[in-house]
Amino acid sequence: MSAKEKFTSLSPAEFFKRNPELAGFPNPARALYQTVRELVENSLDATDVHGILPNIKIVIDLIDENRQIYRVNVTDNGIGIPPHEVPNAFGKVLYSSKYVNRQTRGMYGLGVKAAVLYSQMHQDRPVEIETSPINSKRIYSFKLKIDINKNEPIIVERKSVSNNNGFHGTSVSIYIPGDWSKAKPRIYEYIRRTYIITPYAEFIFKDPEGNVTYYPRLTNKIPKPPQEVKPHPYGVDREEVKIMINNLKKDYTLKEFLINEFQSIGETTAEKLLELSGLKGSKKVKSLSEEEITKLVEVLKKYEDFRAPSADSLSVIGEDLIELGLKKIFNPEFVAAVSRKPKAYQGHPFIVEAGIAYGGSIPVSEEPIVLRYANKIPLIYDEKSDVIWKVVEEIEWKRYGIESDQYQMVIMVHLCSTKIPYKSAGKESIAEVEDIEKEIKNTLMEVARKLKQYLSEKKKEEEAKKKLLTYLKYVPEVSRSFAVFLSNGSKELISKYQSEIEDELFRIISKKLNLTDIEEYRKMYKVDSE
Ligand SMILES: Nc1ncnc2c1ncn2[C@@H]1O[C@H](COP(=O)(O)OP(=O)(O)OP(=O)(O)O)[C@@H](O)[C@H]1O
Repeated sequence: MSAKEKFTSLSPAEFFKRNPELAGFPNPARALYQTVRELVENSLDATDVHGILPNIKIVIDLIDENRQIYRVNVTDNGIGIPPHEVPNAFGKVLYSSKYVNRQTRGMYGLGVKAAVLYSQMHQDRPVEIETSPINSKRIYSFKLKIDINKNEPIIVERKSVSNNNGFHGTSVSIYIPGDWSKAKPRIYEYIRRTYIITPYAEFIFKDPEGNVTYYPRLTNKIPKPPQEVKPHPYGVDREEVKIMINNLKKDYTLKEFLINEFQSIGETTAEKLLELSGLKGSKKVKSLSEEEITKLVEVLKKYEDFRAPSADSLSVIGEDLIELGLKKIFNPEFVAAVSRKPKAYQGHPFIVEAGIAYGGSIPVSEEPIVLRYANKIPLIYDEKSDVIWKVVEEIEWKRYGIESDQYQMVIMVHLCSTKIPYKSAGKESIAEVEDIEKEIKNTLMEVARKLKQYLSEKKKEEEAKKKLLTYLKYVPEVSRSFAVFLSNGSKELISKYQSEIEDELFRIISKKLNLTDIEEYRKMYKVDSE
């Protein structure tokens, strides 16, 4: 037996080609769903993040029946991609415009490349991209593949035509082996849930069976786009500080570096930090030794008086739009939403928002319908391993007026952050970070209190209604007594008065009780006035 092992290295592209399940591509059904997701999320990032109302078109065609190869095409009206960036954006794993301190759906620089790798593993057509940046005079088209060994793009074809109609945006087509019948419910659910959280977007979806679904824009109100912000001192480690220093274009002193490159550090705080670390503020930051960087980062982590991380980098949906989306899709009897103040975990700002829809056309089921969102992405798979599900399960819904074991309720939770702690690169579930878990619980309890108030008012009203209904049966008796009293014994007058008083009493009660079927009650309680 040989004890020798052979050592080699893998390029990131080869790593994800070997382990496609890590990026959400374990089988053809999931691959089809994941491809739609990656393309739609890139399109939305190219629109709403830049203040553009999104128009998204999704078309899936079966182009090779024998081999079950589908073409997934997604077109947007976004900011487009500069032509010199297209090859790397689609052909180099871990290349992205999203590695900045700002909330976006994309985060890893992997999604679309994972789809291209999966595509390349199973068929030979390249990925096709057409794009035109805002104000560009030309529309650029590319056909690309990935050189898996080198993790570099291979340009199969590159063209451009003149842009006569002022088009801006991007259209991407990827050829992928798929399983439409299995993926179908998930893809429809994904689009529906995306629509709930982006009611300011318009979607058109054509599926491979030829069905076209139009999701109209419900509002022109677009959430405030996120701003890029400097890192918060709690959120950096020593390697990140080293990278920041290496990338510096200016020859800063340590003090200038602290003030200019971090949020929450001004003149006074910088002085305090320098004193605590024993480092000289006048020292050139590029000349700091490894030990000095360690000392600096230790002080940044320990210092307790920093302002909380800025929430300018975040973009919430807001209570109005959450309620609008839930109302439109579920037609519930009651809806409420809460968007909380920013909080932070490990130096990363985050905001939790939640909505509850109750009753109406929501189907009854053993468990509430839970809609999980992270940075406006709906999370569909791995529901039970998500921290949101855990919190929903822990809440005693009976305390909030849900008395039955059957639920007719939709619970929506949205976490936004510059860093979502996903459990995997497939972005389907959120890890249990204590601060986030606590905040999800507080948000859900706050919105559940609104539901409780509604349900208790509804219960009170129903009880009052029941009571008043019992009074209805006395109406003929009471009217008759009054009529006798008023008529001085005249028989004709008795029946005239009785019917007038009865009419008036029924009218008052029906108005008070909001009854639509008052005639039914009248028949029920009619007594012969003769
Ligand atoms: N429709 C589009 N419009 C504009 N830019 C796009 C579009 N699609 C892709 N891009 C660019 O390509 C880059 C790479 O996309 P990719 O899906 O690989 O990763 P990502 O979105 O950055 O991160 P993640 O892996 O988390 O999805 C994006 O960061 C973006 O700059």
